Order: sequence, then C-alpha cells, then structure tokens
Amino acid sequence: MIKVSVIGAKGRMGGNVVNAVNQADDTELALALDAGDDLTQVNPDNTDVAVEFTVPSVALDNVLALIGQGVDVVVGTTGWTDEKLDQVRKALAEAPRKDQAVFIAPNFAISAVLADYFAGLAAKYFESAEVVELHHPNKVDAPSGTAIHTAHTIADARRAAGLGPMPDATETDGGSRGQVVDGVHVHAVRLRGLNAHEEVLLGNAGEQLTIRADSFDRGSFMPGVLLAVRNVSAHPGLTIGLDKFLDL
Ligand SMILES: NC(=O)c1ccc[n+]([C@@H]2O[C@H](COP(=O)([O-])OP(=O)(O)OC[C@H]3O[C@@H](n4cnc5c(N)ncnc54)[C@H](O)[C@@H]3O)[C@@H](O)[C@H]2O)c1
Ligand SMILES: O=C(O)C1=N[C@H](C(=O)O)CCC1
Repeated sequence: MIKVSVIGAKGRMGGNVVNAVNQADDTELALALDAGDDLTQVNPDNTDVAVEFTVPSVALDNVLALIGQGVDVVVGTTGWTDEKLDQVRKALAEAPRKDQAVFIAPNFAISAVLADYFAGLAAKYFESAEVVELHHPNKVDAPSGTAIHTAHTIADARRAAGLGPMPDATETDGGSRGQVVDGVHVHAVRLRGLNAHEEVLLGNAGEQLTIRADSFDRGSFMPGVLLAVRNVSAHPGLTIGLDKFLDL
C-alpha cells in the first residue's frame, strides 16, 4: 500500500483526492492537512507520497517543506515559474533522501493532457494559434496553469518548425487580446456553471482546427492523480507533466 498524505485536504481538489485515495485498492490515507497544520507531521514513517493541492501563493513553501521532510511529492497547484521550479530542483539536490522525487502537473485530466499534446503536434501546420481557457468563477489565478503550459507547447513547436510571429494587425488593445504567453495569446473566461475547459484555436487561410478539452467535474482529475502517486517514486528529481507517465 502507498501511504498518501493530502495537503489542502479541505479544498475542492484536496477533498476529492482524500476520497480517491480512500477508494483505491493500493493507496491508504495517512494525513489530511490544510491551512494552519504543521507539515513536520509528514515524515517517511507515515507517508510515501504527499499530494499538494493548495493555492499558488503557498505551494512552493509547502513543497520545499515536504522535500525537507524526506517524502516524495505530487503537486497539482498552479502558479509555477522557472524561478520557483529551480528552487524545487535545488531543494531536491539537497534532500534527505538521494532518490527523492517531485512531480508537478498543470492538469491531471487525460482530455487536457491530450489536448496539449495534440496542440503541440498541430502547431507547426498553422499560421495562427490562440488559447481560450474557461473556468469556474472561484478560481484565484488567470490564466490557468494548463493554458500557460499549452501556450509554451505551441510556442516550442512553432520555434522548432522555424515559424515567425503570428499575423496580428491590432493597433489598439484595452486588454481584449488576452495575455501573451511565449508569443501566444491566452484568453481567460470565468463563468458560473463551468468547471475546467480549454480550447486551442489553430488557423490558416480558409480553415480552422479546434482542439477542446472539458472537465465537467473534479472526478476527471483523480485517475491522473492516482497515476502520479503510483509513478512518482520511480522518477527521482523533478518531473513536469502527466504526459511523462503516459505512452504517448
Ligand atoms: N493540476 C490539476 O489537474 C488541477 C485541477 C484542479 C485544480 N488545480 C489547482 O489546484 C489548486 C487548488 O484548487 P482548488 O479548487 O482545490 O482550491 P480550493 O481553494 O478549493 O482549495 C485550496 C485549499 O488549500 C488550503 N490551503 C491554503 N493555504 C494552505 C497552506 N498553507 N497549507 C495547507 N493548505 C492550505 C485551503 O484552506 C483550501 O482548503 C489551484 O491552484 C488549482 O488551479 C489543479
Ligand atoms: O479549477 C482549477 O483551478 C483548475 N486549475 C488548473 C489550471 O489552472 O490549469 C487545472 C484545471 C482546473
């Protein structure tokens, strides 16, 4: 049995992870912690893998603390920058255990992982690409971590293919063109009734390809979280993206 502690256990995602860990045959819940709880309770005696779903402002500190406690970590919280990821790599290099592992996924839903993968395959064939993400209005960050990741996937594919900037004659913009992430315009919608959705729009003269992923409820993320829990310890160091654990 894999002993799993959940950080952010009272949250929307953390609560679903607690249930998923309790229901799976090969995992058991160790600790369910939330804001104000002491992370030094988490240690290799009670925990194999800690799952972190909190808020972007605290995730780095939590992950560094959990690395210091000697446990492997699966992270779903968004808000990761290159600088923060470097701090995680540095902490892992100095971790109590030599083979310690951290896994971070911007999205654990198979539909979103595949949408990102397909966008990377398609990007070099299109002059234009933009990302639209649509989420519930309780989400604290915009654009979504998934959309930022997809924008980088598209940008990497365009660079590798030698494509230049996308056509865009906009001369005035009060913000309507969205945030530019690695040269890709990303638009965020917050709407009651939605959960987590992403559209990648790819255009050429006279044609368009739309790739869309919809997570209608948070159960959609749980198979991916459990897959990460089962695989993280076999991948020492920092791994980013559920595609790394899929046969794509
Ligand atoms: N990777 C994915 O597939 C995926 C899917 C959904 C959501 N998310 C991300 O997960 C994060 C959480 O989303 P949510 O909807 O569950 O948010 P939420 O607001 O429902 O839950 C966050 C929880 O973290 C707790 N928390 C805050 N500070 C803490 C601290 N210092 N230590 C421990 N717990 C603390 C809060 O009390 C709350 O219970 C967000 O960044 C969101 O974007 C990722
Ligand atoms: O509901 C959220 O918050 C989500 N956050 C992640 C993101 O920002 O990409 C994943 C989708 C759901």
